[in-house]
Amino acid sequence: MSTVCAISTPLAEGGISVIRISGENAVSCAAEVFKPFTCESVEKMQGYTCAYGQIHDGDKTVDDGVLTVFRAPHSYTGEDVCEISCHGGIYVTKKVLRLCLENGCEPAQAGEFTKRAMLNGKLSLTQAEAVMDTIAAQGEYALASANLTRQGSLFGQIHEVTGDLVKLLGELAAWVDYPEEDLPAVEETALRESIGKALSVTGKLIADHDNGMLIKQGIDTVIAGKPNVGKSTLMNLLLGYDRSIVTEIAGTTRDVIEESAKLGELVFRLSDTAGIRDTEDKVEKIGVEMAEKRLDECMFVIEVFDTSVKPDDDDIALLEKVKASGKRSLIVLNKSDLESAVDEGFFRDYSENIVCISAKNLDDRSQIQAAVEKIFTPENYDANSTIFANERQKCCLDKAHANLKAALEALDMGETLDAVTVMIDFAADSLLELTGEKATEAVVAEVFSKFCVGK
Ligand SMILES: Nc1nc2c(c(=O)[nH]1)N(C=O)[C@@H](CNc1ccc(C(=O)N[C@@H](CCC(=O)O)C(=O)O)cc1)CN2
Ligand SMILES: Nc1nc2c(ncn2[C@@H]2O[C@H](COP(=O)(O)OP(=O)(O)OP(=O)(O)O)[C@@H](O)[C@H]2O)c(=O)[nH]1
Ligand SMILES: [Mg+2]
Repeated sequence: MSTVCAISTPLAEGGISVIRISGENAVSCAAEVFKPFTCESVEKMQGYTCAYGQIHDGDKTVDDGVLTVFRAPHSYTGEDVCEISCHGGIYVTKKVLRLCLENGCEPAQAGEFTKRAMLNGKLSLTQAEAVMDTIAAQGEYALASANLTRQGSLFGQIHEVTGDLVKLLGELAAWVDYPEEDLPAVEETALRESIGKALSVTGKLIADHDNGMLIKQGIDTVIAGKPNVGKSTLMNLLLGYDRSIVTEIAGTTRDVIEESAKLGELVFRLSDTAGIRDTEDKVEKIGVEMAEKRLDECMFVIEVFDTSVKPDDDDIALLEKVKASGKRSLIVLNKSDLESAVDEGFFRDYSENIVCISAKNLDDRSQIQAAVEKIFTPENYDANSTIFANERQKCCLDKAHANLKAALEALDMGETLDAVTVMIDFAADSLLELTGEKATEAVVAEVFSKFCVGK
């Protein structure tokens, strides 16, 4: 395979930049552009060693830097890898890259280092995908779950199930194809047991999916309530800066304002919406419709009320609607600095999660954080349960699960083993596609196209 190189650090001014080279000619290429001061020659450097030296273009000095050498198969890609660390300027970094390209390397495609790692058996497809999740992780839970998948826990679980199914398929095929051979019959109880086990593993993983998405993408949250109760003030409090316009005029927010906020280790994708009320104003009316739509779609609702006035029919309608939806919710009784006109007990019928704050008071942010951490507790939100990270994986699991279920039903209906075999075969195929053991080139290309160059 060709030798490729890319800038593996962000192309921005920084302390140092790393240009990574992988492939057969990695060492000879590095030797052309790097002259070590601290050892005899690049060619003689062993794996996991580094040298300080000069990066040069013929007799012109380009920079001084550090070269790290990995020797195949003991590297990230499984090939010879050389990493040149130069000073972190944009021009100098690009110049070192160009030198490598002029000395026997081709430019690496997006994700090519990780793809090579996979082709060389260092990573499965699910582990490769988790590399990307590690890079994208914004909080402790997201990182923990990406690490688990990268270390192979998802791959391990699926691999075991697939192994069982493939073994079963082998027995079934032998039995169906060579009935005269007097092979031991595949016991129906053993068959049911294997399918049942595969069903329970895939079922658990599918159930974990929503949690996984929460951890990865943030919790899709709507801030809802009547006009003027302080939704935008609360939005700004949670963000830590003034994003939404706040005025004393009811009907200020019209568009949906979206922004992510981190509370503790949890990431919320917040939508501040127009106050819901009947209105003749054309623009506000559209805003109210958008607010109602977002409220229907979201997974978590922060319901805001102004406690200086008595709840009216509009407040009660919101409380009823959210309760009926069964969504997780937090009731925020706002304007606690003003004289209260309501009894907190009134709201207890609608949610067990209630905080009483003044959104104008920066210190009250911690009360919201404590409340949401209670709602999304680590048990609810278990980074230790292996989560699979994306829609591709979910799709494969759904297919496998559906076929396994159909196989059991076929057994129940007394259908032939041929029919059952076909369904188990489909299920095994989907699982092999999930781990990448039987993924088409197109699937693999699609996965790696989402990577950055240099990864
Ligand atoms: N400088 C640098 N830092 C980096 C990377 C890199 O490529 N270069 N990585 C790139 O993303 C990650 C580390 N990934 C790596 C994975 C495997 C091996 C490696 O040498 N594997 C050997 C030894 C395994 C063992 O003994 O456990 C092997 O597979 O044989 C190196 C780096 C994060 N940090
Ligand atoms: N006293 C007091 N006033 C508040 C508090 N929170 C918000 N306000 C005021 O209430 C008014 C309305 O606040 P907004 O945040 O714009 O209310 P909103 O719910 O976004 O209103 P719309 O966008 O019109 O639906 C502003 O004058 C805020 O300063 C609070 O905790 N205490
Ligand atoms: Mg507003």
